[in-house]
Amino acid sequence: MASVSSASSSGSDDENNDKQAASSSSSNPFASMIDTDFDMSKVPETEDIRVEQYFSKEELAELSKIEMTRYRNMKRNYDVMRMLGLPGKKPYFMERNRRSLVQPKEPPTPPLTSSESEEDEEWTPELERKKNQPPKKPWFLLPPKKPRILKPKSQMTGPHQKPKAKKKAEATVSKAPETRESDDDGAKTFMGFQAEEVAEVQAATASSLAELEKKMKDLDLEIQQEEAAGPQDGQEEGSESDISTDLEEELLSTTLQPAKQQELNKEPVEPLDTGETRKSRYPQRNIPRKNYKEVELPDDDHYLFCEDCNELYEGDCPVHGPLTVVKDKEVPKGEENRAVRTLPDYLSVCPSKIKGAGDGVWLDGKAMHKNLVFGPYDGKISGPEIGMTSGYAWQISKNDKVKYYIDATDVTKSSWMRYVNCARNEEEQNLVAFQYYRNIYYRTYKPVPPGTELLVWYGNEYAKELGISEKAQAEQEEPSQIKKCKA
Ligand SMILES: C[S@@+](CC[C@H](N)C(=O)[O-])C[C@H]1O[C@@H](n2cnc3c(N)ncnc32)[C@H](O)[C@@H]1O
Repeated sequence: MASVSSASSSGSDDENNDKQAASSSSSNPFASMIDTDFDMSKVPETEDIRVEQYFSKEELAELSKIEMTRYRNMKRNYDVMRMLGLPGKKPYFMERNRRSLVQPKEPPTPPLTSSESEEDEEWTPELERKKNQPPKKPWFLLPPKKPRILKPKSQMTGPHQKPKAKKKAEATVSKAPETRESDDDGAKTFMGFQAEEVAEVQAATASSLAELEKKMKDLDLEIQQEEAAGPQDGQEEGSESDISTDLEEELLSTTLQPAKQQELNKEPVEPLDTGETRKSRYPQRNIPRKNYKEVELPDDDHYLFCEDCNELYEGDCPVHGPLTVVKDKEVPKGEENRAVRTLPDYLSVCPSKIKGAGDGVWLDGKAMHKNLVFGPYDGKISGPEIGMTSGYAWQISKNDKVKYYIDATDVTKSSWMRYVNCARNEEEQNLVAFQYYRNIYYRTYKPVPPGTELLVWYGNEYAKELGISEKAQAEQEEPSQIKKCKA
């Protein structure tokens, strides 16, 4: 306990850690801890962790107690990772070159390139002042709140819900120069959105993983070209492609990547100095480059939650690696029974175990491990009239505002995910829904034994409509029967 708190209270603990990691294990005071007998009692309690040194007076004045605790937790996690010899990513707020939490009054100054020796030094406002340098203002992004297992931010919208935003939506529609539903070809104006916004949505709504993969390949090519051109500031050397296809996976899978959002951010940008160590295995290439003059939080659906770290990351988890996406079967849109035909191997659509729920999706023959991702949820982009009443629509939000709905009513245009029912309690829930780059995905958050129905949480409102409360018991199981499956 003492050794960690003394290390963390010093202004240069990471410098020490870096050097210790690099030197031989005999000179590493943490060497004895790098084993399975690691003694958690040596880790200080959150409230004993000091983080004040990373913030300026102005920033400290703005921080709430909850935020402070969160920063302490982040530092604690990071310290433990370092103690275990694991390559944890330094939290943003500890970065020397991070952007100030308090918006600058003066026009921001581009960061100075760090010298080698500076690179290892830990940033504190005091150190900055000592060095008499102008304040550096690269970006600093506060991750959003962690999602809770049972309550994804995204909501499935129920068949009986009245569109609350009806008036507003209608007003928007009437103001729109052209109002028609988006379809597969070209960007059109839609429900009052700008053509670029629709284009963005279409870019992000890859209708199949093949499309997503193509985008990923393009992105990879772009990165290879960038790498061939040599590392730029803010990029890491030796970037490894995180587009991996694990041939040993029986289920064809690929890593979850956002659609090519970077394309939308193509204006010339100043290079970023992230203050990252250059040998990190996981380049943050999912992070759209930002202009220094922007003081803008990224859309909050650019984060992925790592169950094991209990932390959100912009892109893949730096410790546990990328999530694995299970591919839908490829079926052209418009074909009969497309939804059922897109079922991946080992899944089938059969009557639900929930009385009165209709069909559901079942896992046959094979167990699934956690952290498998399904999606994106396929369907038609709709406005609130359809979205809030269909019973098959997920809402897509941007900065806490509902932007549109993905409606999977039409079985010729949607995928198997439309058949997944709502869990009645946490115990039977095995999928979490999450929004990532304007798409809805489902992720297994615990191992799923064969012969289990896949069940996700639709969100509080819809669950209430279905008569489900979080505490409800799974008392209404269908009596065992011969299943009549669709596929
Ligand atoms: C997205 S669909 C799920 C697939 C649907 N069961 C089917 O056969 O097409 C949502 C609808 O399924 C039914 N449903 C889903 N979960 C349910 C639950 N826990 N209890 C009762 N009905 C449920 C409701 O009718 C709901 O409107």
